[in-house]
Amino acid sequence: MEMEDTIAAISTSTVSSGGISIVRISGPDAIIIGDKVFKSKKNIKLANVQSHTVHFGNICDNGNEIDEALVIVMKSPNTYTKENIVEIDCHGGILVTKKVLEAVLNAGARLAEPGEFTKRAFLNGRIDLSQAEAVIDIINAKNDYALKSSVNQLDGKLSEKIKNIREIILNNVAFIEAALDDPEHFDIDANVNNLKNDVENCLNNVDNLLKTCDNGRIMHDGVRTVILGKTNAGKSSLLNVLAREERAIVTDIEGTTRDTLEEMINLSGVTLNLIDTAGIRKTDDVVESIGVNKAKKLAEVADLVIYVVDSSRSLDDNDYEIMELIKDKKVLVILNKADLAQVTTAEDIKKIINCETVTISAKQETGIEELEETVKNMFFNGEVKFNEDVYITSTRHKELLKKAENSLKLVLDGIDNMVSEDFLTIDLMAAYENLGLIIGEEIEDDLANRIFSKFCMGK
Ligand SMILES: Nc1nc2c(c(=O)[nH]1)N(C=O)[C@@H](CNc1ccc(C(=O)N[C@@H](CCC(=O)O)C(=O)O)cc1)CN2
Ligand SMILES: Nc1nc2c(ncn2[C@@H]2O[C@H](COP(=O)(O)OP(=O)(O)OP(=O)(O)O)[C@@H](O)[C@H]2O)c(=O)[nH]1
Ligand SMILES: [K+]
Repeated sequence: MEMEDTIAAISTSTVSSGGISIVRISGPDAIIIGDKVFKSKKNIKLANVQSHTVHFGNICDNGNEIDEALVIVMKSPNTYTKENIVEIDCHGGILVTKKVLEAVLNAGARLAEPGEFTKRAFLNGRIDLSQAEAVIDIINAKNDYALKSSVNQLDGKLSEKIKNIREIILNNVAFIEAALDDPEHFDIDANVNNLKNDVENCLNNVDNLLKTCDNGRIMHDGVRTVILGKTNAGKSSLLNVLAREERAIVTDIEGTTRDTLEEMINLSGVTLNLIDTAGIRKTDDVVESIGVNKAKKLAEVADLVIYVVDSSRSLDDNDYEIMELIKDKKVLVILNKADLAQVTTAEDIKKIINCETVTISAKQETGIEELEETVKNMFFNGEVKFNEDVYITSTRHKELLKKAENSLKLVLDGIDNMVSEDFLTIDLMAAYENLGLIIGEEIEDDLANRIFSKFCMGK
């Protein structure tokens, strides 16, 4: 599928200047356009050079010299997009890079949409959709594990698993169809155990992928962690200690934090998305009560609730209300203000809710290491290790896998209830098609557009 337009964009960051920037051109006219803007002392024409070679010269716009640059030529079909590609490595100032892009647009290229280079790589068949999606994940990876899983996905490790399952399904559909057409030579009844085995095997593989979703989300987005506690317990102080900077305002005035505040911290390679919330207390202040309600809602969807208790004071109704709210969550109780005389102890809390506890002083920064160790233990049994080669991190993939899981279960039920083969093929094909959507088979244009629009410019 050859696109007609030749597209161009700045592929490096456009928010700050760096040493070098890249303007990338892709499409049938990339080399012609390259030759219009590129002038070399040796009078090299890009149309005549070998693929994957680098050339030194000047970039000009209508005869006006803009910058000196290195130009890389890559010829179709062995390129990132499978189209002709010319990349201009220019000096990295924002202004000069924009001028180079302008020259390229004046020479006949169209400005690329976000993700359009990668979209072309997909539409032209160099990579499948799950590989294209891995490109965004690589760019957005926040820790080593997320990066590794995304790189494996770009390498095709997820695609391979999906393709294997689909192949088994298709073989079985083909057998059933053949048997329906030619019952003399293909015996469905004799094959039913094979079918059942195959479907169970497929279901197993789909379930194994689905099992990676929880850790996949934690790896990709971080552990959703909400810091709760009543006013003045020291929630903001804790956030600041963990973030190693003064992020939240700390005062001795109760109700200082009225809205939520987010901070990402890295804990042995795992990201915690910490959300500091308004201290929970009964209040007539409208703004504060919105914050309190928000805190309660956030707690409901959190992976981890860190409940900060001022251990120098006794528990009160606000504390009991909080504990009621979080009793079914994964809870870590921080007994803060260990530098003061202790009134509330871990035992007092454990009598009421099931939780881990750590004693710290946010002010004197003691107990922080133990806190980090405890969080790690709560999620990863002490050792952070992500052993799978790929994790499902995309909700799109998760939903499609669930649909496939459902269809495969229907097939197994159908076999047990000896329903007619026609019905089995319907469910088998549904599983086959939903799995196909993961790698982008039969995907519709608007869905593809939506996926690629999440990319940044120039990718
Ligand atoms: N300058 C530059 N750096 C970059 C990229 C790029 O497009 N330009 N990439 C963009 O994301 C990534 C590298 N990805 C690439 C993937 C495929 C091909 C490519 O030319 N593939 C051909 C030839 C392969 C070969 O010679 O072995 C092919 O697949 O046929 C190039 C870059 C990261 N670094
Ligand atoms: N002695 C002592 N004081 C602390 C400690 N941690 C926090 N404080 C003090 O307690 C007060 C409240 O701290 P914050 O961190 O603002 O408490 P908060 O829970 O975020 O308060 P709100 O915003 O009102 O919900 C401040 O005066 C802090 O300096 C601690 O470990 N020891
Ligand atoms: K406060």
